[in-house]
Amino acid sequence: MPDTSSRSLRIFPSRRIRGTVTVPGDKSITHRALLLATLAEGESRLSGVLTGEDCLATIRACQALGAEIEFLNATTVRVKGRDRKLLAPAEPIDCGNSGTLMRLIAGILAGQPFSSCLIGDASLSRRPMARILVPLRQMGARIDAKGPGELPPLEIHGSQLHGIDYRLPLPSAQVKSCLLLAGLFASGVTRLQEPIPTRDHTERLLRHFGLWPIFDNGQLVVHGGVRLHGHDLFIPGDFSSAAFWIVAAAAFPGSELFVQGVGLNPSRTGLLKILLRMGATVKETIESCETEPYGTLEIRGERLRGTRIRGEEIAQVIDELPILAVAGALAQGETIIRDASELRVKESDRLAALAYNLRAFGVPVEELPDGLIIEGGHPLRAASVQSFGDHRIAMAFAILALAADGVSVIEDTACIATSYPGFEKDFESLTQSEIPGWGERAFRQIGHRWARWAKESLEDPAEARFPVVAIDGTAASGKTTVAQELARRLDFAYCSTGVLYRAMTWKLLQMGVDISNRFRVARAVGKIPMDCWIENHQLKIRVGDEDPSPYLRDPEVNANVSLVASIPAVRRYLLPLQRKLARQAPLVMEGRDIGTVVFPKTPYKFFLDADPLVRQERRRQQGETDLLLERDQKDRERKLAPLKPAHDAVILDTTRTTVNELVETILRHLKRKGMNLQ
Ligand SMILES: Nc1ncnc2c1ncn2[C@@H]1O[C@H](COP(=O)(O)OP(=O)(O)O)[C@@H](O)[C@H]1O
Ligand SMILES: Nc1ccn([C@@H]2O[C@H](COP(=O)(O)OP(=O)(O)O)[C@@H](O)[C@H]2O)c(=O)n1
Repeated sequence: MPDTSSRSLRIFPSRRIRGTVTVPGDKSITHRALLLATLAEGESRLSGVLTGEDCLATIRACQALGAEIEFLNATTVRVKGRDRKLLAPAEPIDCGNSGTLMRLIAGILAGQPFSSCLIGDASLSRRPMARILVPLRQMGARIDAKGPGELPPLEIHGSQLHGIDYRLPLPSAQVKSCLLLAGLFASGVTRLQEPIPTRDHTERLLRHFGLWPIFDNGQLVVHGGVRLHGHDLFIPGDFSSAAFWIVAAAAFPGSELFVQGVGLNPSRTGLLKILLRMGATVKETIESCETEPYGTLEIRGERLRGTRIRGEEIAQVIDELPILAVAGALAQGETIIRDASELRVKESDRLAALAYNLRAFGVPVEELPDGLIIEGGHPLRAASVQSFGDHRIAMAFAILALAADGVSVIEDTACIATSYPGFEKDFESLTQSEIPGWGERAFRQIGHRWARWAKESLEDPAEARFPVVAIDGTAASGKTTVAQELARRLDFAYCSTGVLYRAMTWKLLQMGVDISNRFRVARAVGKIPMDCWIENHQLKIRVGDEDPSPYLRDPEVNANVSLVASIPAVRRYLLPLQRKLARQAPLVMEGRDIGTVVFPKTPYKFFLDADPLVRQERRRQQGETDLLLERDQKDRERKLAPLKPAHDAVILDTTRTTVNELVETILRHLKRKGMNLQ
């Protein structure tokens, strides 16, 4: 859950995505629709417009060329077009961070009877423009790139263009669109051939605004001088923004996500094909095919496996490669991305940024000149990483951070607004696994004290958001019985942490891992997809698709659990899972190290113990095979988080005290320590 107050995001781990999301309008379509509506005659009402920084720059640019643009509501604009007769802009047009704007508008401006200048921010000023300048000059354009090596700013001297036959040397929808727009103002016919098909929004929108047909013999054809006609348009949600949620939901088992009103243009949805190959479950329902297809996606979480992404496929997923790299890190096995050197000249050098940040999270990665080799499935450590000023890097690592073992920080996240205003809000609602109403109900029950506690404790990952009563103690001392009754009386959630260690033990035994070898266990643990959450006041656990509950008290689990619990990799893995529960509900949590390690700052700590013979007899009566005194000894002697009372715990001997008496005693202590009990 991110802290939205600053230009960095603090991400708490949470390995489940649940809910329904509608992402902001498509960036590519918004840019193009604004530009074409400006060129058209008459009015166009564009709804679903993205109002991120990049598209606001396009609105300002269109206004500078004389279009009248009025916001009718937050995401609908009315554009009064110029019917091709643009005004000369009084000042340089600032394209901000947007490569799309600079490259597309350069195509329009090249054929005008006036001069103009295009400038951009530091990142845009480093992005290559030769790819548009070469063919535009062939068409007769006179453009000076003022930066070194044909970089922006671009000084465009108006001239009369003529059509050309041009085969694009590299797949680029921006170059294609630039030349199509230039072709509108050129004499004769402009014919383009792409090496590989790229996103076809410009072609679809040209048709929408009345230019038909533009495909001829495998070539894209525009005739100079044609008029465009204003037309209303609904802009669907941006698939590239939805991609962050799609990958997160696909990669975290137990997730369930619906993405509504999202653009499903097949030239954009290559990511889905790749995710299916990685083992994802995705259902696509197209609801409209007019101009731009859109509809709903339903995604269910699975354990993904690595894949290879290369060749022609790269052009289809160029914007999604950052989040695909994250998918690779979350998947089992190797993911190889090749033929993607284009990523080095995006908003950042995305290959370098990805490699750097993946390593910070503990993902083994090799950076190649044209790609990455990512070894997925390793446990992730919390990290503090940079966005490199790149919105897609920032959002991709916000998703990866959900799987880390503690709170991570993504620095410099203001750039997210370029494509996804409202990202933090959606992040908050999709990643919190609270049961609706729980928090509110708990606040009502226990008063504003806890609301304050919850807020303050956000600053410290080791601290609970909701209050935690810690019950530690020896085996069969009565922890479960007492904690369950106490939780019932307080209306808190009951939570046994022993079951997490038991579930891990069961899975390791099932996988045939030699648990006496802690290195093998450490390696295996990283591959075990375990998650837990609170549902109906109870702790729920899932290991991949399996519910381990029926096996947790098997004799082999009893016999091995203390050994497994002594292995540091296991404790490291389970610690954040236990801590995150306190962000879901007030807890009575029982175990061995709750007061000492898991929630050392809670003031409510109790340690139960009883005569060993009595405890043995209690277990025998339960009909279980359990060498509990041996377990106690192992638990006491281990180096990490040994069984011992916290220095500030209340120690209770349960040998001759009834459960009811124990609960009453605990309630008295809680009251004395300031808990607000009715
Ligand atoms: N104070 C108590 N007096 C007598 N029996 C108890 C008491 N507390 C628990 N028991 C019984 O002892 C057994 C083990 O208790 P349990 O709560 O499962 O212990 P733990 O969780 O510490 O292993 C259960 O059968 C329970 O009913
Ligand atoms: N917080 C915890 C909880 C359990 N454990 C381990 O998990 C084992 C089983 O815990 P449990 O709570 O289910 O055991 P019982 O007391 O119910 O027999 C313990 O013996 C410990 O080895 C731990 O190390 N730390």
